[in-house]
Amino acid sequence: MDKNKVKLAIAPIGWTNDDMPDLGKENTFQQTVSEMALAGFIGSEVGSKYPRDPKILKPMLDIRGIQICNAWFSTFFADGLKAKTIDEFITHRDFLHAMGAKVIGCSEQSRSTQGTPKPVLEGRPDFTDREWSLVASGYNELADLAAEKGMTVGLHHHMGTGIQTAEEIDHFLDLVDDDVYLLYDTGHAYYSEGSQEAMLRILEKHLPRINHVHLKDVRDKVVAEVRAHKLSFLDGVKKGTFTVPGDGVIDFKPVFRLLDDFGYKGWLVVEAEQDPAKANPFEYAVKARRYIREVAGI
Ligand SMILES: O=C1C[C@@H](O)[C@H](O)[C@@H](O)C1=O
Ligand SMILES: [Co+2]
Repeated sequence: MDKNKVKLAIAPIGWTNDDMPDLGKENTFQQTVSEMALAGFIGSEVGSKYPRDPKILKPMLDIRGIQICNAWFSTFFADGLKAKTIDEFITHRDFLHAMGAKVIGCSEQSRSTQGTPKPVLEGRPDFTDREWSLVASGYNELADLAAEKGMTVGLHHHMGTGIQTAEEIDHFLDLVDDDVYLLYDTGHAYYSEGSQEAMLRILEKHLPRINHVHLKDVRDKVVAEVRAHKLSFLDGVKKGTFTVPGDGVIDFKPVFRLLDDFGYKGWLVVEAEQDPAKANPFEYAVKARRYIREVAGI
């Protein structure tokens, strides 16, 4: 890949999992960002342990050569919580803008099973036409608000949400304005669609709309267990659904090739939540960094 076009980041979720803060509660903010830098990454997303004041956070990252590239934001448009979502989005946008980020990765969490004990492969929302239109108009408004600061919004398709499958991603992108983008996550695409080919089809189809990429690998054996025992998304994570690129079932070479051929410019973020007691985050960060150097040449 072209070093002048892409930058490599890693998410703090491998150190402390904000979806289950008990996982990795012993890992401090300073340890996390120091190990990211030591492993060879120059960017990070924002975790719950990061100071929220840019005047404090920025120098602590600058000294380690780390930039903030994005931070997760949950939207609740289908639930009718537009005013609250927009209000919170503006605060979030302004924080990310002050940190120098260009992208805001959002996930539509209305009736999502992501953080619940419900089986991840059942009972997730199936939006009505009315709900889809609430989601679309909400995201169009987020894109306008982001543009005020020279930023863009990307929808993070996610297991257990109403925008998970290839069809739902297509439908979402058809409904919204062209300045609403997609945050493409290899792990969620593979998990939802069940194959490397289907995961790549989503990427290939939507390349011009992708503004941010999460690199997650998947352990097929754990997904089969989640399916067989009707486990929740988070129980699956604890058992090891996800791992770093190069350690699971996904072949990332075609992912990098497609992005490179298209001329993707932006961040590639290693995001591999697993139990830090079983998978030492620093060791796995180094493993991911080596694999990416080997297969993407960056
Ligand atoms: O981007 C993400 C953020 C996490 O909170 C989430 O559960 C994870 O799977 C993900 O892809
Ligand atoms: Co992700």
